[in-house]
Amino acid sequence: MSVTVRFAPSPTGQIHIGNARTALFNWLFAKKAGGRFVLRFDDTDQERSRREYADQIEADLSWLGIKPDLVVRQSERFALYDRAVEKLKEAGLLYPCYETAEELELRRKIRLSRRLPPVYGREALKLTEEEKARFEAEGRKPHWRFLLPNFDDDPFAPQRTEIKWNDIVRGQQTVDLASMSDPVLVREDGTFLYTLPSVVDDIELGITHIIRGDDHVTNTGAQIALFQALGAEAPAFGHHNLLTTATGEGLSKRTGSLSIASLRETGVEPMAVASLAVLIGTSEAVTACRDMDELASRFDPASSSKSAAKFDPAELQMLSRSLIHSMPFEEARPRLQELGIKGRQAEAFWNVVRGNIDKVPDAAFWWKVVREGPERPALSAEDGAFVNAALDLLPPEPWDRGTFAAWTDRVKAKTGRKGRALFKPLRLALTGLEAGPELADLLPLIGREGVLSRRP
Ligand SMILES: Nc1ncnc2c1ncn2[C@@H]1O[C@H](COP(=O)(O)OP(=O)(O)OP(=O)(O)O)[C@@H](O)[C@H]1O
Repeated sequence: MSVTVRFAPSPTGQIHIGNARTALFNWLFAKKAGGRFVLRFDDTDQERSRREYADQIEADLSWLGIKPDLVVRQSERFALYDRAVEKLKEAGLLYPCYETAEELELRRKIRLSRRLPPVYGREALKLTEEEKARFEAEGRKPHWRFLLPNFDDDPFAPQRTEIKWNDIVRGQQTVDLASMSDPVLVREDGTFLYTLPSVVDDIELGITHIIRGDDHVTNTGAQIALFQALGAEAPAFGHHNLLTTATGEGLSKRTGSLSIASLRETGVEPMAVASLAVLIGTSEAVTACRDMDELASRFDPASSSKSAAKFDPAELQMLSRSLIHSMPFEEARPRLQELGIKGRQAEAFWNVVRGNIDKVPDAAFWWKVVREGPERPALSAEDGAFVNAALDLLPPEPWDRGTFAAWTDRVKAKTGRKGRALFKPLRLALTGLEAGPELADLLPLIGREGVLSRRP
C-alpha cells in the first residue's frame, strides 16, 4: 500500500510553529516515500471551529511549501461516524453511561482512597434495562464509552491489555490499558469527541502512517484498540517531541503565540521557518535548507530527541538571513519585480545588496539609494569640500568593479586623505549611510551621472 499521511488540525485558531513541525514531519515523510499528504480539518466541534481559521491554515501551509493532495473536513462526514457508532453498539463495544461529572468525581476519589487506579470502573455496564429506562425517564441522556479490550472475557476483571507498537520516532512503545478509563466517544448531546471521527477517517482515507506530537502517545493505545474494534489494521505511529517558546511555555492555537502568520509578518523566509521547525530538537545540525528536497534529505524522524525543544525566534532570524545572503537571483526575481526592482541592472544589484539585508523587501531601500540617491547626507563643510574635490577626479565610463580603487587612489594622491577619512565621507555622500554594500560594487550600479548628481 502506498504511504498516505495526514495532518489533522482543529481549525480553532492560527497554527503555530509546533503544529508546523507536525505538518512538515508528515509532508517530508510522504515526500521521501513518494506518498500522499491529506489535510484533514478536525472541525466536529462546531462551536469553536471556524472556516476562516481553516482557510488561514491552508494558506500558512502553502506558504511553508506544503500543498496537500486532498483536503477533507470532518464536519462533512458525520454519516460515516454515525455508521461506526452503530457498528460498535451492535458489537457491544459502545455502552451508555448516565453518570454526572460530580458522580464520576466522587467515584474517582473513593477509588483513590482504596488505592485503586482512578479509572472508570465500568459501573454502567451493570445497569439493567429498567435502570436505564428510569434514567431516560428522568431526562438523563447517556454518554457513550468504548469498551477497551481485556485479555479476559470478563469485562469487570482488571484490564490487562498492553498495547504495543514500534513508534517511527520513539521506538518500541507500550501503553497499559489498565491505566486508562474506557474513553467516552459520544457526549450526552450526541456530539463526538476527537477519537472516533479521527480513527474512522484514518481507516476511510487509508492513512498508513500517523505522525503527530507526543501529547498523543497515551491516546494511541486506545486508538489502536478502536482500529481493531472497527475491523481495521492500525496504521504505523510516530510521536515527535513538542516545541515550546524560548522560555519553555507550551503553545496553543488559541493564544496565537509563535503563530506561522505572525512569523511570516516579520518577513522571515518560509524555508528558514521550515528548516528550524524540523531540525530543532533532533540530532541534526540546525542550518537553513534552500528547498524541501534538501530538507527532506536531512529529515530523519528517528533522530528527534524525547524532550521538548525550545523554539527561539532569534535563531530563526539568523537562518533567514543566511538564506537571503546566498539567494540566487532567479529565486529572488519574482519578489524583486513586485518591489519594482527589474530591468538590466536587477541581477547585478541583487548580487551586490543581498549580503546586506535581513529581508527581501529591504532591497527596495537600496534600489532607491542606487537609482535616486540618498536624502541629502549630513556632511561637515570640510568633508563636503573633500567630496566635491573627489567627484572632480571621477574616471570616465565604462565602469567596473576596479573603478572604485582606481578613483580612490587618485583621490588619495591628490588630497592626502586616506583610510576612514577618505572612505566615510564618500560612502555618506553616495549612500547616505555609514555602512552597506561594498562601494566598489555600488559604483558601477550608480553610474557616473548618478554619482555626480550626489554632489553635496
Ligand atoms: N507544541 C507543539 N509542538 C509540536 N507539535 C504540536 C504542538 N502542539 C500541537 N502539536 C501537534 O499539532 C497537531 C495538531 O494539533 P491540534 O490541532 O490539537 O493543535 P494544538 O495546538 O495542540 O491545539 P489547540 O487548538 O488546543 O491549541 C497534533 O498532531 C499535535 O500533536
